[in-house]
Amino acid sequence: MSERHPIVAITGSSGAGTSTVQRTFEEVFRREGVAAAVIEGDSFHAYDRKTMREKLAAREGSTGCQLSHFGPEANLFGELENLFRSYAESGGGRRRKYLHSLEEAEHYQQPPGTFTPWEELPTGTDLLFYEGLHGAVQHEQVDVARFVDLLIGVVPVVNLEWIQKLHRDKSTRGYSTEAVTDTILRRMHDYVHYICPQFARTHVNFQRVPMVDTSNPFIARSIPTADESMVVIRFANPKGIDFPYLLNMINDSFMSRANTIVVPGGKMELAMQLIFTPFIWRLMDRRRKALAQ
Ligand SMILES: Nc1ncnc2c1ncn2[C@@H]1O[C@H](COP(=O)(O)OP(=O)(O)OP(=O)(O)O)[C@@H](O)[C@H]1O
Ligand SMILES: O=C(CO)[C@H](O)[C@H](O)COP(=O)(O)O
Repeated sequence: MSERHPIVAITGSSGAGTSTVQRTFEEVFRREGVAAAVIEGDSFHAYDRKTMREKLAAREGSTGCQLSHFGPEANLFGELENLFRSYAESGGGRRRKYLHSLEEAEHYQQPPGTFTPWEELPTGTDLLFYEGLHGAVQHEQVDVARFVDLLIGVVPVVNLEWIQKLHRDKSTRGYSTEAVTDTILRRMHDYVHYICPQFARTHVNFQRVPMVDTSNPFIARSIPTADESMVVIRFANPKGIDFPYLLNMINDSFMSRANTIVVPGGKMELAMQLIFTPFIWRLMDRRRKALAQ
């Protein structure tokens, strides 16, 4: 936690929709004049695509815990913690990108599945914004969550998460249904041990729940639309959250628990803007006061 150099993190599994939520935050930052240093979580993978495939091939057929992009072996958890610590202390640190697609990679004149070189963060940013798999991860000595001022979980119910991953990986990353299914299976151990526990450390979770049948995600022809879903928004600490205001502003929303509001899928972006704009105001206000001291 840092008054001068706050950190906002969106954490969620692959295909959960964290990149989609990032666009909502970019809109809030633009409107409120906040300069954010953006960190893509996949850039903290430990291996490029070729090395990862070699490591997986070397283990093929072996039993026990599998190597996956969800777990500690295939990610630089320590480096991610160092970045958060360093940004919280000084507003600085290093970042890079993982280039998933040919389109992204062309821009850097590198092959897809590689990392850009590490580079220093721009100076004078107002906050660090992380979007990815491990914004609240804890493992052995590493505790990334403790440095984050606003921690948000994006967690569709699991069938929907898989549909979203299948569609995205097939349409923009060139994978087959079989390849994505294998990845989902191989990651299951790490999903349970490293992804799920994070959602008990977040301040707010957004869980998209489809209102259509998604019982076999592997044959779903399309992602359920916003109008075909509801979003469950749960606050770890509801103190200070103006629920009557949210209920009034968001048509057809309702409370399902004392700390949980449910909104129609199409209102998720509006809900995020209404909920997080005051959070960002508070973080920026605190930062201004700390810098003036
Ligand atoms: N609220 C939503 N409504 C409809 N479709 C969505 C929603 N959120 C995400 N999607 C779709 O789900 C797919 C995955 O979303 P996105 O790329 O944001 O996931 P991600 O969490 O960033 O994944 P990764 O970490 O693997 O990059 C995309 O095709 C996206 O359009
Ligand atoms: O989305 C992911 C994790 O969030 C990807 O599975 C991971 O980044 C590996 O990507 P690729 O298969 O494109 O090398």
